[in-house]
Amino acid sequence: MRFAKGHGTQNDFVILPDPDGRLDLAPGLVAALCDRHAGIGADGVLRVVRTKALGGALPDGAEEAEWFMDYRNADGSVAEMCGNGVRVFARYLAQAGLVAAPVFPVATRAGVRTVEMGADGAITVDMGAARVLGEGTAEIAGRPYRGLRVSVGNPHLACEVDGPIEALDLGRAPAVDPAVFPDGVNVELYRRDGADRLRMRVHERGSGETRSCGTGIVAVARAAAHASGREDGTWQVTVPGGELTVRLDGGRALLTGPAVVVAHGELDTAALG
Ligand SMILES: N[C@@H](CCC[C@H](N)C(=O)O)C(=O)O
Repeated sequence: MRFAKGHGTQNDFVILPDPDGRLDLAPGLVAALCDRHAGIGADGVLRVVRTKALGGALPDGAEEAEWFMDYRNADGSVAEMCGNGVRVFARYLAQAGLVAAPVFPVATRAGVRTVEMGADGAITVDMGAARVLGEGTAEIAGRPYRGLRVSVGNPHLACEVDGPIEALDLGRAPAVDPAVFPDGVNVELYRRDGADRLRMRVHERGSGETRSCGTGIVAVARAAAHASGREDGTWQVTVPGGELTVRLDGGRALLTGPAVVVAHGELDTAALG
């Protein structure tokens, strides 16, 4: 099986080219690929498949995009959207010569996202609306955190904290009320770091703590704007893996940051656990 490996601010992915939709991406295979000791190691998998090769019901408007990003978390679960993944996906498509224009649509389970390849190496994705759904809580290492529930196509709880976030223990999944989060949730802890600058850590549903999360970064920018009574603005968000920019503009969120493909190879699936 051919694969590539890439990352966006150190949120890393195994990329599986599958233009004709022949791969059976069972959860066990995804988990084995993402295993950092016995597999390639990654926070998730990006299957690169032609939209028209997908069976079953397509997300709204998906036909307008030639390529569909089939995203899976490291535990094999399916997620609606991945903000770092879609930039890595775009970088892969461009480098493989599978798209020609610098601006193109990518279909995802959360809908079609427009990607713009910058001349400076950064990639901007129109992430659509980041919707504030109300308040929520999570318990982390025995302490309760209040936050804002935000949908970026996938579910987030963005919790502002006062002190430093570096020492917080995100080694275990935050405890949340399943009645409030029936599909699970990605939990972000963020603090303000100057005017329009935020610092964030995240525990991702299905992947554990990661060094960056694009949808989470959009969620904290939306939560910070909401707390300041603002709708629009630009936020620089620092995560353990780097820095990204979010522009909230007229109800949509534009996410800009780097994305690279670092390796190509051949995988021996029979040797995977
Ligand atoms: N790392 C991603 C988000 C991946 C999906 C998430 N774990 C979920 O289950 O919703 C990003 O960059 O947005």
